[in-house]
Amino acid sequence: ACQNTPAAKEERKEAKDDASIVVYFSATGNTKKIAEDIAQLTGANLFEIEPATPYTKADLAYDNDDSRVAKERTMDDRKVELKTVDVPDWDDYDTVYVGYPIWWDEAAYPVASFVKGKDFSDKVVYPFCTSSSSKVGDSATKLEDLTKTGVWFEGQRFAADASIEDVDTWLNEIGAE
Ligand SMILES: Cc1cc2nc3c(=O)[nH]c(=O)nc-3n(C[C@H](O)[C@H](O)[C@H](O)COP(=O)(O)O)c2cc1C
Repeated sequence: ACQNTPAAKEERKEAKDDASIVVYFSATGNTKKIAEDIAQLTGANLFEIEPATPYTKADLAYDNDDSRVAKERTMDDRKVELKTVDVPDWDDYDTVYVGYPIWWDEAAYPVASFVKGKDFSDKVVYPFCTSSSSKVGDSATKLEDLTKTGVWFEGQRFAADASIEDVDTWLNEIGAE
């Protein structure tokens, strides 16, 4: 059969799209926006990592040593209780985009808690983050170290107010579209 008919191409695209998911945490909406852009551009599904107790504005005050994030930062085991780590049809996904804000040069703690509990075997993982100014640094490889499964690509950093065009450029680079 001819593999390059428009119909065959469309079929492949659909099969590919069906097998991608964007898993993300976002405390103030910046990472959520990028996650939604990825979903829009690739057709991937979305799964939001939600802490059992959401972070309030006061919880996120990183200049206050008594704030929730500041306290979590000092804990050896920064485990954040999550609503659930059960992603519907997890085993069916081949490609997982993992999105997070940078917190003190690392992935926001709920994402580390999520990744620890998941099996990424047979999956390709594209980490991405948003930050005010920090680079992705070793935030993504630290997540990879927590799971030891899956093929993890280099993490991509976006500015907090990155546009869908920026996201499109990245997706083209990694050949996801
Ligand atoms: C606790 C905390 C720590 C942060 N640490 C950094 C940092 O080290 N470097 C940086 O560039 N931005 C830092 N930021 C800013 C966030 O990374 C940035 O606002 C991000 O886009 C937030 O994403 P969100 O809206 O999805 O939560 C920090 C924000 C918080 C709340």
